[in-house]
Amino acid sequence: MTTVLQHVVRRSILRPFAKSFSSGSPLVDVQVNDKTGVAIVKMGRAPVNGLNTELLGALNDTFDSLEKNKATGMILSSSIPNIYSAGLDISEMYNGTPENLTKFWNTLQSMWINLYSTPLPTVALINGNAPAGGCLLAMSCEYRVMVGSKFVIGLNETQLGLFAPKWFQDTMVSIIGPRQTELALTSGKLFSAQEALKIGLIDELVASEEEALASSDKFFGLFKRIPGYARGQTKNFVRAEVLDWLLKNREHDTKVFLNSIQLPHVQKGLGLYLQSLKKK
Ligand SMILES: CC/C=C\C/C=C\C/C=C\C/C=C/C(=O)SCCNC(=O)CCNC(=O)[C@H](O)C(C)(C)COP(=O)(O)OP(=O)(O)OC[C@H]1O[C@@H](n2cnc3c(N)ncnc32)[C@H](O)[C@@H]1OP(=O)(O)O
Repeated sequence: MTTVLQHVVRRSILRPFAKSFSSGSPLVDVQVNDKTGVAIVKMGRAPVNGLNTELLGALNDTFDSLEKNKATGMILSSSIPNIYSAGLDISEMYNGTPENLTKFWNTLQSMWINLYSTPLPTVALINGNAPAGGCLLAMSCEYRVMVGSKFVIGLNETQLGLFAPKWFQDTMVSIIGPRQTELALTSGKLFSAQEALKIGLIDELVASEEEALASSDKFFGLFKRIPGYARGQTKNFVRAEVLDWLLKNREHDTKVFLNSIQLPHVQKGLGLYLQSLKKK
């Protein structure tokens, strides 16, 4: 039997995400809670939320609009069952022209800078697998809640013959420390939900999206009495070192990406990896 309290809690979690807010892209759905001002942003690029230039651009525009429209917080999630994001769209990196590769990488950098530095409180509601770029999105939020124990998360780039760029690595170091990051990245480890919880890569593991929304509410509640400016500046200082590296080294980072990704053996490896995914 449902108690009155359970009913009230359930209603308060489910009902308020009613007001839609146009992201301007069919790939990103945004619902704003008209009572709290918290936005739930859901990626919806079938089949696996591969982060291509279009989706990255749409996410970036969404983050900008939410800030401009004074949202009070953001939950970043997915509308695709069992997939948070499969990471960077490998087809964008395979056989790409230098112009397209540059545009792709610059869009990724801008999206990350915006997400990582937003003054909004951010929660990753990880309702599916989150390898590589998917893990980066989740790690760039302030709080991570995974729904269900069957998913994996991690930076598995070395398994594809790639390396995670310095700012991906630094983002992970800031969460689980250098020792665990080195172990995980050199082996391309994808953590199970339980392992991720144990190591602190996720903050909570819950059984349902309803519970994840309740955890997010609780997280946002921490800042109810904290002035936004003080909160935002504090977040800035804590994140400054990781962020500043990319802000100061964008061109260098793009060159490293372009030079490495176009190496014949790297392209060959990406082609084989894509084929292996398609054969499954
Ligand atoms: C030497 C150094 C070189 C460069 C260094 C410089 C910079 C570093 C550069 C890049 C950093 C890279 C970051 C990344 O994010 S790379 C992406 C890594 N992602 C993965 O390894 C995940 C791969 N996907 C999966 O494991 C599974 O798809 C997943 C568990 C997510 C879902 O499984 P499911 O069974 O539900 O779906 P599938 O049947 O596997 O896939 C459906 C469909 O989607 C295609 N697919 C999957 N993932 C990707 C992807 N990341 N990009 C593009 N396409 C993808 C898959 O091929 C299927 O296609 P189709 O058969 O045509 O439907």
